[in-house]
Amino acid sequence: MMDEKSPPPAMVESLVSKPVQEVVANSSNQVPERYIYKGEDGSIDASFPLLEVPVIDILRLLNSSSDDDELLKLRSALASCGCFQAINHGMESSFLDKVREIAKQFFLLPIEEKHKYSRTVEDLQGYGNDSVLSEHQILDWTDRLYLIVSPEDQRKLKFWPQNPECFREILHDYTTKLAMLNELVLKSMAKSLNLEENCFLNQYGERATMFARFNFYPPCPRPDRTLGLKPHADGSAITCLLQDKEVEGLQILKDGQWFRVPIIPHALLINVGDQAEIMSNGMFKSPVHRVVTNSERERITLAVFCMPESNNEIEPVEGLIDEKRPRLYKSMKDYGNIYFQNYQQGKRPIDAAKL
Ligand SMILES: O=C(O)CCC(=O)C(=O)O
Ligand SMILES: [Fe+2]
Repeated sequence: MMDEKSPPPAMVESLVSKPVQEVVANSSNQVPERYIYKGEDGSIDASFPLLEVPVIDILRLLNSSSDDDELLKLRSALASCGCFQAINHGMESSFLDKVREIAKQFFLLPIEEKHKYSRTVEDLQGYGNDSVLSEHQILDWTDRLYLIVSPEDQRKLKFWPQNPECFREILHDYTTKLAMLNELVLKSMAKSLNLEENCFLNQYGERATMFARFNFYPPCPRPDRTLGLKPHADGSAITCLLQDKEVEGLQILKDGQWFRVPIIPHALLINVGDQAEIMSNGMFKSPVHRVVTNSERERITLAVFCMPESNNEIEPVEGLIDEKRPRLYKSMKDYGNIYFQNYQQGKRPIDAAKL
């Protein structure tokens, strides 16, 4: 029975923890207890093998016929590791560098300046990090800036930095290009399964949602006991990750083992999220991943989460259900919210969608 005095976990969202950059500034090379994984299982290894993430040529997907090798490659990539490195996506390397630069400039701003964009307890959007739900929660060694990008009328511009000056314009340009890439990837995913090309996109609705999350991982004095981001799978349909150009840190769980994800500076790492796993009736895998820290260098990434409008019902497409492959997931609305509630309680959210 729940103690009368303690409200259920989802309601206790109480504190917004301090930015790690501030913890670092005040802690003379010590990592506070709240970030430390303890015991035998707490030891974190950054030296796992590199994953051979398939490289997919987007230009070839654009012109592909249904038996194109590139589609086969896409299908096998998403069914095995759940991700691929997209090249020839139409964005110049110099443009990707500009996107990286606005992220860096923002996190380099003085603390007081960044606090103008701080999220409050009620808000998901803004500058900040983990919500603290219990005193036992182990915190991630990362600071974030989280923004709704689409639908445009849901943008809260008070959280969109005006410094650097070009921040808003570049984020807008970048995400406009990603919306097109997302559409092409979803069509190609359908074609690769011999389905009508709009069968996944039809579940998006008119007002598809896009969130941007800028992640900043400061150097950490205890990389063996601290995680930049705890293991999770994304709640999106598709995530596009712009990795740091030089500093590794992302790891993916495949067949029960962690693998490092290599950096290709001009590529975008695209991964399946839970909603595409649901729509594809489990044909495509939403991979569990985490971020490790290092003691030498900061790491900056930008994840953009693309997903159906929250009022739209999503479900496994008909063509992927038969006697040999029974339906695995329920129909559901507002998966984003279900995701958030489960994630905060340390559960794997997609389990709530299983039949
Ligand atoms: O920073 C990274 O490499 C991964 C970020 C991530 O997984 C996320 O933001 O969901
Ligand atoms: Fe993620």
